[in-house]
Amino acid sequence: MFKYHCLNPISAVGMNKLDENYVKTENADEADVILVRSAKMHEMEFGKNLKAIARAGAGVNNIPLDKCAEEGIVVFNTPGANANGVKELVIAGMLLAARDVVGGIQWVQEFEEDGDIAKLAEKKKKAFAGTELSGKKLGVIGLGAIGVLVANVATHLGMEVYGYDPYVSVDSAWRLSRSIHHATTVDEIYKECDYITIHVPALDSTKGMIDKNAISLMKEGVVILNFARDVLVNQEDIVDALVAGKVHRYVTDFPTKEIVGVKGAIVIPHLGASTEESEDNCAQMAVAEIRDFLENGNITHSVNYPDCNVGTKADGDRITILHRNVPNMIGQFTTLLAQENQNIALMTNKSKKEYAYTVIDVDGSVSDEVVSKLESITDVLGVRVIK
Ligand SMILES: NC(=O)C1=CN([C@@H]2O[C@H](COP(=O)(O)OP(=O)(O)OC[C@H]3O[C@@H](n4cnc5c(N)ncnc54)[C@H](O)[C@@H]3O)[C@@H](O)[C@H]2O)C=CC1
Ligand SMILES: O=C(O)CCC(=O)C(=O)O
Repeated sequence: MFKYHCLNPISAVGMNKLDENYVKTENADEADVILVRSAKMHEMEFGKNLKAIARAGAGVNNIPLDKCAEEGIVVFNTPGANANGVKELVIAGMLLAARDVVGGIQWVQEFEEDGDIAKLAEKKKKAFAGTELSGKKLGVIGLGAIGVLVANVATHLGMEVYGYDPYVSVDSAWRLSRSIHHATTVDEIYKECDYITIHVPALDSTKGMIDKNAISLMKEGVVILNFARDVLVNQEDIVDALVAGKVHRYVTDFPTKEIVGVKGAIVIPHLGASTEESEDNCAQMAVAEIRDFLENGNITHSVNYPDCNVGTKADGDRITILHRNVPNMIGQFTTLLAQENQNIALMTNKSKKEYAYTVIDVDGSVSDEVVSKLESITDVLGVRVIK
């Protein structure tokens, strides 16, 4: 029996895939697993039963990944599951920026009761006119799940698309349209493009990347779109650039006290992933990841531990060990199991940066005493036996 706690509402389409072995708890301290969307977890203390956190979404900057790894908590996300939802809103954002659609709609609403609105609109409409996307240059920074979709669809709108991602995955590279111009420096995007959209994670290396220096390289009247995270754009600098007219519009999915109400800012209340389809996809993927981890020890799409798939458990017990990625860990595990007269049927070890994961299937059954001995090995961070 596993207890789960939800910090945000998670789609029933996914939650319904938890069977009778899973019960909901309102008390996070007693949960085996926590499901979360955007709730901030940095200040949370984690209960001793907590084995996994599943982020139904892509960005994990709301979760203390290293702290979790040190406490033997595996953090999962759902890569790509909401990418189409975000892509569609980014395209909407570009269209909202191209003409003053928002200003026009607001103006029309003021004349709700006016019988002459059709005539007035024809006179007033030039105030909201703009340009077309076709023929403009779009720069996409970050060619992951979302960036690739945005880049590809923009080519069908007649845009000339530049892409920049020094760490692009092979999978993303395969999915990217051949017509996308490969920018080898981010400055090339800044200098060349009429529209610039960012799709990178919030990391120490990306925070504040759009600042006054970056903006100074951009074209007069550039449109910047940020559907990734507020912290990627220096809020003071973007406000200054909007006021000065250097940036024509800043379309963002992240309201901040600095940007709300600034002329030229189109601010959306974090709706990128708020579609039925994205919410269902994320929830289903998160639940599948959790179940495979809790029931079989397999790790898929973890952001703080290595992925590891050893299939379903056989008749004997399966021992899963989360540990630091340092020498002589496997030697200690196998020596201990040999001393306990346990025959190893299967063993796998995977590592990711500072952390590693070892799965050992034994022919027999593992005692609590063996678990305690494994737990007491230096650099072991979590031990679980799946019966
Ligand atoms: N508005 C919303 O509701 C949503 C926002 N997001 C945000 O969008 C971000 C991206 O999402 P996905 O595309 O799904 O993630 P992803 O992990 O598939 O792609 C991120 C890409 O950024 C690249 N990258 C990393 N550092 C870079 C740098 N300095 N310069 C250029 N490229 C760099 C990576 O190589 C990777 O290809 C997430 O981390 C999240 O913060 C994601 C989903 C929904
Ligand atoms: O769950 C949400 O609505 C937020 C989605 C998001 O920002 C992400 O997946 O990174």
